[in-house]
Amino acid sequence: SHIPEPYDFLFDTAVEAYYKGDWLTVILNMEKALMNKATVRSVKAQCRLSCANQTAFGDRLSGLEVARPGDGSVEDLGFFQKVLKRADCVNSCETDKLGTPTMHEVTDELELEFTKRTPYNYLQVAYFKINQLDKAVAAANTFFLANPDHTEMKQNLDYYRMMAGVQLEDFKDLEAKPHMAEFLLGKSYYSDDSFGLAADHFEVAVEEHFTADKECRVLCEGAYNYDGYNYMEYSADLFQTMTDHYMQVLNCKQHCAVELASTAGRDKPFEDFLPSHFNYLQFSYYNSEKYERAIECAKTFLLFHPDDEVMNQNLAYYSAVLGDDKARPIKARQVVKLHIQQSILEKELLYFGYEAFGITFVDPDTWTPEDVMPKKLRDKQKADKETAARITEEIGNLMKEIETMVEEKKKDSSDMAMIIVPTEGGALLHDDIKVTMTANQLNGSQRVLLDGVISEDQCRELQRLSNSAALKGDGYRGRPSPHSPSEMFQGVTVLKAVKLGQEGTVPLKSARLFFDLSEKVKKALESYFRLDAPLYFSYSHLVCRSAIDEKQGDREDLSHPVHVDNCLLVSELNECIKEPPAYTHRDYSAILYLNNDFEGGEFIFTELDAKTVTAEVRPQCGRVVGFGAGQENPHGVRAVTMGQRCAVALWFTLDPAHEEKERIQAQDMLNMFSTPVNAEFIKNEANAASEPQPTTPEPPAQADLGNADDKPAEQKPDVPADAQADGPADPAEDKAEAKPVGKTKTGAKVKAAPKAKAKTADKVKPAAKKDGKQTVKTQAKQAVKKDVKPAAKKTVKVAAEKDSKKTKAAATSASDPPNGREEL
Ligand SMILES: O=C(O)CCC(=O)C(=O)O
Ligand SMILES: [Fe+3]
Repeated sequence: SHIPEPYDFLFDTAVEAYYKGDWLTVILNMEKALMNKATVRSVKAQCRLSCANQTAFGDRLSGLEVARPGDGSVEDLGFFQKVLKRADCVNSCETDKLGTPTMHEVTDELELEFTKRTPYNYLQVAYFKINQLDKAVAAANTFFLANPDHTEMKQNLDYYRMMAGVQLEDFKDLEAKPHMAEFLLGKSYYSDDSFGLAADHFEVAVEEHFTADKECRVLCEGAYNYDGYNYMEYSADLFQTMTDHYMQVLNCKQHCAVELASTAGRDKPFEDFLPSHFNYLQFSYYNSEKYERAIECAKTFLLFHPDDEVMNQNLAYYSAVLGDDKARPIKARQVVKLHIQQSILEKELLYFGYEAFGITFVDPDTWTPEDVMPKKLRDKQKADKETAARITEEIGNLMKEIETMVEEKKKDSSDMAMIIVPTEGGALLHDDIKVTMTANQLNGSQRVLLDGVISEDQCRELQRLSNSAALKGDGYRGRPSPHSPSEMFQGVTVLKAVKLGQEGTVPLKSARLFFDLSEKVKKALESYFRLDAPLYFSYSHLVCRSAIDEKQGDREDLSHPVHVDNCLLVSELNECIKEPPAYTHRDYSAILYLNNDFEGGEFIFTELDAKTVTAEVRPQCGRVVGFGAGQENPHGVRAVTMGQRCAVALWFTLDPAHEEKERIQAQDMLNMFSTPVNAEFIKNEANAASEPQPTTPEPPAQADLGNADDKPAEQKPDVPADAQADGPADPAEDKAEAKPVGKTKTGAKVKAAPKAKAKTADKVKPAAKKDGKQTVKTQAKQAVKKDVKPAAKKTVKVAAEKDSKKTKAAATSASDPPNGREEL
């Protein structure tokens, strides 16, 4: 048969030709090098797999009729016979197909070049030179995916993009692995709500995953890696040698989970990769009304995470829809069961090796049952973690002390500077923010009008956020304005937005935007008003007011009566009383406007008489009116007579004790979604009020942590009628980070705020029924009648664990600036 040429030789030939400008030779040899490398790899895998079948352990020693029980040496012989046969089988198989065993050995350096996809860099130039544009683009793209910091290639790609005759489909990844390609395709269909297609691709992905896994694992059975040892000095007895090598092999096999979850262009592997397939699948099947399959996949997912609450809920729901007697016999997938069993056995051996010989093993999986790790090791890890947390805390405290010292120093020097430095007109942190009017121009003090604080897109996104949140019907919709009966009023706080984001009702991304932009406004105020001490958020509210068309006839009132934000204005007396119920701790206010397509709605500053207007501001997107919250700044809003006026109202305090608790909670939640911590979310007990009803299934909750669009969830006929009210939650929308139920990007366990669903009457348990078994841990179910408003959703809070894990640094992302050039 045909024996492939060694690929290191081909690579060298190609590189040589490159410098001679012999493009065809470059292409010929480089393409062959890539092909042969792949061939070597797959032949090796095939040989080992077929030899494993031919000489499987576990059979009786051939040639011996009975292996006498208790006779160790005969059984040992049986084992070693298999080992020898396997070695022989693999050897002759490989020699047959690849030639001498050393022929395809290459240096580590060359191996690295292939890992870095360097051949495609050469190919790209060669294809370009001979005018094979589509291939040049594919090669360039393939290379760039593995080298996202490569400036030249980025420029090349930009250039290709502008060229006539280059198509979007040309930007291929020629090294894409089938299982990953299918998974990514599945994800993108899933994000588009094309659940049928998504399921198809996820199924192929699963199949390909197991093929790739088999191959990856068997390729681990390579040479022993002396790695750092001087192998001349390495002397170990038979069993130690075998152990050392075998542990290395097992470690490598375990690492396949990471290998398979990684792809060029992502700096981190997908977390919980294999289980997530079944998570996506169950929801895709549910949406395609294939309940048997949904049940199968939910059960398969539960093999990995038997206690996953959301999945158990989903399973219960699907089972109820299908009928329990039909649902019960449906089994989880056998391949997965075997895979888990095998993997756990491997882990146990590895942990044994860890304990006995100190051979390190870091479990790559998140689903491993706790007791697989030996207790001693578990305790040690816990102790280590606690030590790390303590050190982090101590460092934190030290830093704080130093900060205070520095602050005090600064204060000392600025106290003197105070006399000459004006209290306003400080620099703004962002170049794009402009001071449109100073306090003087606004005829007052402690006032400023800024423009360009946020972009048009951001304005629109926030306005959409407000409207989606309002649509949710949590008591905002249709509620008349507290200030004017001629307007409708809807408001959402940061925490509310984040919770709705977590649920998938609004895009989480928008909630984050709300959070981040208010931070930006705060910074702008701090620097413009030259504050020495930081501002703290006291309250943040995204507010839209809409004119009620039929109630505009000769209205005289304001949309928001003239008031002062931190005292009670008694305009008759020209006085402002700084006492509760006024929010006396508020020190600064800022209103960030989002739009101007409405009539009326001007913001006005007045004298203490609430009548004499001293300045007027017309809202528009990106504009901020910032002002001291005290009696120097009475203000109000003129009637909105047409359209909807949206703004983010922010109040700040200098007193950290009055910092908005909700905001801290929102911050924690947002952190949880984006940092690599494994912290658990636990239920807010106060909110988990309803009683558990284990027999009443919840509709599938699909918390997406990516962003969700505003589109309403589809109505599915099989879902109990009332459940349709807020539907199964939107599927993953964020194209890049589509995620199935209840998982963060990082695999941190997040409890999706379950949808509070109303149930059809026959499935409803009476609200008052108590079974005495309730615990806060148990799923709180809605006991609801038709037309009853859903009860408060459970909220989640962060478990204590997270600090110790904050130390994990985020990896650099693909969008980091390029670092250095690589020349051909
Ligand atoms: O929306 C505005 O322009 C001002 C609102 C305001 O002053 C307030 O809510 O306290
Ligand atoms: Fe106000």
